[in-house]
Amino acid sequence: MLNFDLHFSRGGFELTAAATVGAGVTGVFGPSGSGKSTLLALLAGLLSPTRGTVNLGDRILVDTHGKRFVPAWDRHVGLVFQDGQLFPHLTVRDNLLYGFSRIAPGLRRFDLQGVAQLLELTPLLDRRPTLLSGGERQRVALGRALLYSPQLLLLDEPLSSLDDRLKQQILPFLKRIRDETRIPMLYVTHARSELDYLADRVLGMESGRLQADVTA
Ligand SMILES: Nc1ncnc2c1ncn2[C@@H]1O[C@H](COP(=O)(O)OP(=O)(O)OP(=O)(O)O)[C@@H](O)[C@H]1O
Repeated sequence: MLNFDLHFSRGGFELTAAATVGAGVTGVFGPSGSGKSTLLALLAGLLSPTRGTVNLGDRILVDTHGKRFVPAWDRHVGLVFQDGQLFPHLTVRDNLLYGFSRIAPGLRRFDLQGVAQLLELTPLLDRRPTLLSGGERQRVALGRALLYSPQLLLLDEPLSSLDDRLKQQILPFLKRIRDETRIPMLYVTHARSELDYLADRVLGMESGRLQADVTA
């Protein structure tokens, strides 16, 4: 369970966002420049709020009043961007194992074999990312995020660089991750159809303000 109450200012831009996010996919939908990526950066620990709190499970990640700020690398939060940003010099297997090898064995929730099966990556494990299709690359990025054993998955327009055919191929994998891992997922997209397919609820972002449940 993720819980946050955040305030952030940068230049003339102000963000105010509070919500509780449980298992399943919570969509974040709103116009360009409304603050969706900024919200994810605050939750991932890539930005520090002006004031506020972030709690994930039983951990306090941010409490500006108590001067607590857990750095990004210690948050157990997985991030997937529009372009999967794989390491080009590593095979699919080594890309997948990148975060896994940095997690203490006792905290690992998934293994390589299970994730490769879930995302149908087993035949691709020895390939380099340059020899993958865009959809395959995004599946590796999702797998890498899962093998990091995140307690929260932040997805920032993960399908927007793909054509419609590849989007349709990957959406069922995202649904599988949602249903088989029960990790809370925040999913930023401009595509209403992706949210209709995946999201349990949708939060609206409008001029830096997060609004609860714009649709069910
Ligand atoms: N690195 C930055 N430095 C200064 N201002 C920034 C920076 N990144 C974003 N902004 C500004 O912060 C505001 C929110 O941007 P953000 O990227 O969070 O919006 P968004 O809803 O994710 O937009 P999009 O849908 O286009 O990705 C915008 O006014 C943007 O211009």
